[in-house]
Amino acid sequence: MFSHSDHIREIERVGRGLPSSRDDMVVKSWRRCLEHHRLDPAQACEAYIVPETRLKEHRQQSEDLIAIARSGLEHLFRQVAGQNYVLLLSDRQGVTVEFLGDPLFNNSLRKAGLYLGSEWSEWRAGTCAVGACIETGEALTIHQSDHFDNTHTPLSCTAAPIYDIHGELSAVLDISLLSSPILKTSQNLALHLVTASARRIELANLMAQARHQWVLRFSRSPEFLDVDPEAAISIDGLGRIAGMTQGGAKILARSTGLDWRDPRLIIGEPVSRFLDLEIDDLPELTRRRPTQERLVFARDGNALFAHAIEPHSGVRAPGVSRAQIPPPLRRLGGDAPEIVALQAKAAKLARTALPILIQGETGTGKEYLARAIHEGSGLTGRFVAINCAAIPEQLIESELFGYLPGAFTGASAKGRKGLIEQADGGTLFLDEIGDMPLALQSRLLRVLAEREVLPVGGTVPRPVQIRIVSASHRPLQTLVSQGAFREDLYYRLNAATLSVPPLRDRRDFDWVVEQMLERHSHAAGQRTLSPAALVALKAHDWPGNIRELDNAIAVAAALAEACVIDVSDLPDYLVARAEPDDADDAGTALRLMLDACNWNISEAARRLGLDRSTVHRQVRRFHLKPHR
Ligand SMILES: Nc1ncnc2c1ncn2[C@@H]1O[C@H](COP(=O)(O)OP(=O)(O)OP(=O)(O)O)[C@@H](O)[C@H]1O
Repeated sequence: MFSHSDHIREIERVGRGLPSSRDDMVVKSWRRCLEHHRLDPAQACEAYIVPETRLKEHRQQSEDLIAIARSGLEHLFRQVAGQNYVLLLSDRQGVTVEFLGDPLFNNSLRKAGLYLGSEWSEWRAGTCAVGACIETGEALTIHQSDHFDNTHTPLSCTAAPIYDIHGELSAVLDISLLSSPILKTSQNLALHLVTASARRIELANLMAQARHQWVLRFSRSPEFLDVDPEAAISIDGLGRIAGMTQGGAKILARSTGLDWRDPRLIIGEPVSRFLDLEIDDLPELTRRRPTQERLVFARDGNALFAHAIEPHSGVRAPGVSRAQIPPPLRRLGGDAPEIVALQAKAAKLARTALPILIQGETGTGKEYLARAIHEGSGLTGRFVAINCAAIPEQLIESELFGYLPGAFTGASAKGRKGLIEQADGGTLFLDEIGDMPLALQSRLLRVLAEREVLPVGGTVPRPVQIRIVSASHRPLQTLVSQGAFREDLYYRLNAATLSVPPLRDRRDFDWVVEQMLERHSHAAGQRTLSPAALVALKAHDWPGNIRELDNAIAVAAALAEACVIDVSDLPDYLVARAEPDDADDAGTALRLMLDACNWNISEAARRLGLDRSTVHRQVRRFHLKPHR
């Protein structure tokens, strides 16, 4: 039987540099305990359980990880059920933040430190699986007398590291036994199981965090690629590595001879540095292709099967769920990230009294958005819109502020309430605010500051409660710097800015088209677009934005003989480049799009929502060539 004094003597021999039959990582850990942590093998210590309040802090910090790891832990626990294993998830300080064990043994487990709150850092507990795993970053087993502290020598513990998506060690998964067979090899299966569970937890974590990026999963065998991949990386919109599992880091590092433990050399680098792959090739690696054909080559020549998962398009702005967005604002657009972010911001602002400035090209829907904000605000007063560019300068004042009877020649005998007063209790929408004459800007400023209006010809101001939303297609900031717009008014109107994107940049283009089709369908029955007509619409630049599209579809819906609108029904300027005899075929529409994109296939594919290979195939099929 191995006595305590034998154990101490063996550790001391290792400390003196004498050879040992122990695993290399056990020897290294003993040396760290002696030289670095200054631990004494003769001094046995009970397992340490952190106080309740500290445990709470550690658990709070690991909340997300625990949530993601829980199903992996439960799955692993079921696999080893009935074999007296205990599962511990510890954070990177070695504190057990999650625990699964048989409640029958709770007392002995707690005493042995196989319990919630136990701290298994190497400096506190000596050589132990969790501590050595944190020090080395490797999966390992610390079996019985491998432990430095004699108190822990009955235990057999196996641990695997869990890395975050940026390649930093964030937790350790440990599977332990209170008592085990003598042979260390009895724990090989445990080592395999715990490593596989840690890999799956990392994958789940990457999938959860990279929902808006491309994810590429790898496997050496096609059969396991879709069901149980070995590694994964995430790739941002510019084709750079954004995240990785430990396996992913190893594949990338090996391909270029780097050290996988130094994630700074990998994260942010172009994926093409490691793999023979560009971001535009990713659609070729989605599930649409048979697994055997989805092969990628690393720069060191190794081949791997890969599975690309497209970014999740339903991007939500942080902190706001779709249900929190009032219905009028939900009707502003489809599921495109920039639109959802705009809706979410507008929804938050709608509930405040802050003045809002809406910027965007003409016809993008600035007034439409202002109305939606008003409807989502809960204000009971009216929405009053004033187009500052359209009212003749000499009338603006009386229009805005109203006038008293007989205030000026031609004034109505009863006087008139101004638009500002009409908006009392509601929203005043000042469109094209950049065109407001300077003199009126100062009067408006006074209204906003004092919250009262003085009608033309009057001496007694009238109080008003209004919410101001203004809009401009010209950048107001530039007008301020040119001296054409008052800086103080600019700051008063612009507590928050909302920018409406131009139609050509909207990724929910199809959604907007659908709205317009619905809008112009009721009289003539439901209209739809032929695919070629949709392509022709996508090829256009839409300088007049939604207003222009609205008109184009109104005309097309009126002209179309059948319920399907084809290219020939569209206004001429949209198909000017089409040959008259093939105006309605898909080849023409594709050529229009390619011309519009200067024959940049990737750009055309993006705007059509197709992958590049499909566009290439169609170019060959229709024998299309760029114009000279
Ligand atoms: N999200 C939308 N959904 C459906 N229709 C919209 C949407 N946004 C705008 N429209 C329609 O587009 C047209 C132009 O919208 P709006 O007048 O709000 O644009 P604007 O940016 O205020 O234009 P301008 O700069 O010329 O004042 C209107 O017919 C409007 O109904």
